[in-house]
Amino acid sequence: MTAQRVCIIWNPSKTTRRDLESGLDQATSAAGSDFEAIWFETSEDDAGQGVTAQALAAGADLLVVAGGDGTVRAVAERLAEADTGTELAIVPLGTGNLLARNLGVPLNDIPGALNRALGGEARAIDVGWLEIDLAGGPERHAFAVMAGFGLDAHMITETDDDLKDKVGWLAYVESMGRALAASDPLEVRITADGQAHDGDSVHTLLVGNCGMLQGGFNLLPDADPSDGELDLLLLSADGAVGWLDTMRNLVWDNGIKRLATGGKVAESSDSATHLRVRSLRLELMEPRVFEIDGEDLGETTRVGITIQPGAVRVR
Ligand SMILES: Nc1ncnc2c1ncn2[C@@H]1O[C@H](COP(=O)(O)OP(=O)(O)OP(=O)(O)O)[C@@H](O)[C@H]1O
Repeated sequence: MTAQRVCIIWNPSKTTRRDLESGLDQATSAAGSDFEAIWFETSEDDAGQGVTAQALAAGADLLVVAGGDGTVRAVAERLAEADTGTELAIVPLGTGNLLARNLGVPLNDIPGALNRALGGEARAIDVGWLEIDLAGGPERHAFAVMAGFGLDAHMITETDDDLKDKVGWLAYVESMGRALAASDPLEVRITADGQAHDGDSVHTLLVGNCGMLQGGFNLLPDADPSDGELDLLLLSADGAVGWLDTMRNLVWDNGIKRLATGGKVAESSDSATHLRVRSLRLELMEPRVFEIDGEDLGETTRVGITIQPGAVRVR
């Protein structure tokens, strides 16, 4: 086996290089890999795109990203753009760690994640691309997990961690209720795969590549990061009855009942619509803060979303 050039892109606000080196030593003794490690730090000014370009220029065979979802997103964005076939591995160090979670990467286990990084098989995953009009002009960003507005990743990560460990998805009921109560529905003109989607008044719109959250709660039950499609969830609950219908849809119809009956297609309800799309155009009648992989981009009224199938190979 020839020596691999492993470029480690790490967020120093999340861990120390010493911890990563020690994890790497343990992983190497388990995997017995022959490799050369080159280290790249992210910074407040470069969340990952710049160092990824440097690592690719240095001839990386494998990029290992050590950080939270924001760092993973930045690295995946640059890698998807470069289209080099260089593989990616994740050492999850954030709160949500949603991509790692959805791909079954060991959490809270630096040596375990590095062991998988060095020896694991890669799978190609899709990446979503967003063209968004912001106050400073149009911007283009990739996402690996999900994007949207309304009830968002903040609600998800702000949900009490102890509660999530104890009661799993039930912990989301309270925080989701709070998030729904705080957001008014608005009119959104939605064009999905070139077709106008009628009459949409929604308070939450999420489009994603994968939907598993902490506590085993799956917001986008049909989402498969390698299927070449994005999964869209529209929530339109207004008042307590709508909120109950939303919870029943997300927790019961597409959670427990689906598990029990082996359902394969996400069920929609009066207040929750599930769709699968390859492209999306959104025109919001009022500005809303749009978010990608847990990061706020700012307020917008116009967004275009496409998918780059199999854009990044992740171990
Ligand atoms: N060298 C650095 N010093 C301080 N902050 C940094 C540095 N490098 C990156 N950051 C900041 O880290 C943030 C990204 O963190 P990251 O995505 O790794 O974790 P996270 O956002 O806490 O993850 P999660 O949302 O899953 O908890 C960005 O705000 C970025 O500016």
